[in-house]
Amino acid sequence: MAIGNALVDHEYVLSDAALEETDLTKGNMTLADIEEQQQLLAYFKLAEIEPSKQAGGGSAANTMYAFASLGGKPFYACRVGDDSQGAFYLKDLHEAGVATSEKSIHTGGVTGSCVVAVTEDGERTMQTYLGTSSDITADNVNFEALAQSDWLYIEGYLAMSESIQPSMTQLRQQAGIHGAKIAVSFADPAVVKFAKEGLLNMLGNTVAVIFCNSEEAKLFTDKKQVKAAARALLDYCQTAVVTDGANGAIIAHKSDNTSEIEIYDIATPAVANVIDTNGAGDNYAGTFLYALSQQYSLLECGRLASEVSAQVIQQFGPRLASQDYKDIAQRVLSA
Ligand SMILES: OC[C@H]1O[C@H](O)[C@H](O)[C@@H]1O
Repeated sequence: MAIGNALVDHEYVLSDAALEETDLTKGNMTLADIEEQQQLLAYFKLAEIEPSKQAGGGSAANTMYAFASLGGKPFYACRVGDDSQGAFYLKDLHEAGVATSEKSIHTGGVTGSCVVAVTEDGERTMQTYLGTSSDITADNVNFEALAQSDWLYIEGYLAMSESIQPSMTQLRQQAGIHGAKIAVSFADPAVVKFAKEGLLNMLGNTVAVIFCNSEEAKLFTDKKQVKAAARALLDYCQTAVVTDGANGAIIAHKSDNTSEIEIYDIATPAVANVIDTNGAGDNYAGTFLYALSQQYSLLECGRLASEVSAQVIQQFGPRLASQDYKDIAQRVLSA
């Protein structure tokens, strides 16, 4: 089971110069109210920057989509409105095999939307209007589904959510009672910069896995080197998975019995043309967790996750077609 913000992504391709005309920080997510989002869209219209894609997004939902597409049986706890965007959002998830519940639909609510600005280097910069997701609480969580889950995956963006923070302990406790391991993503550098307290609240004493990128790992741990940051994350988890773009990924793991630390380097496959990095980390996490649930080694989990992410960044949008995940898994795991 995962919990996160439900957002429909609206992608736009633009130049760095055009992005600089906005108040967004390149490579970061900025929260906005509806007026701010409308202002941004009005600016795009004036500058003749056309929308290139509408897609179901939301970090943890992208993760569950990858997990389901590979053959897993995920459940997504979120909060959408009973509007057309909410219906579009849930349909997308259901078609891919991600279950949700009625508890996620808020009558009269407006489904959240994320404007994803993709620059020519493929970097994604996001402006998020949370809509009804800004009021997500434990009431939107199906605890029976959690009781049947092996994992609870918590999206880092929820560190910024005032409404869900009081329920973090309950979520962690329920996961513990039912033997579900916890994985936390850091989601975006802005989360670590502005909501570190919220992240610490998610992590509690310790979790099984942390997923983040190198910038987030360094910001969180105050370390300058990625490897040192990955090691330092082991104070908060048993396995830290740190992606570092073209430089590869680092997995730091503390063994159960001896507390001995293992470090694995995973190479990133060569990518000729990076088109859109939106969702790369989410897909990495979903693929990694699926492979882990199938008892693959950490090295194999990392290799498969890197291959899937490499594919994600060579197309627009935060998700591949479902069949693509299976094809990649068959190629990588049988090699
Ligand atoms: O991680 C990428 C996702 O973050 C935001 O939540 C967007 O919806 C996007 O799909």
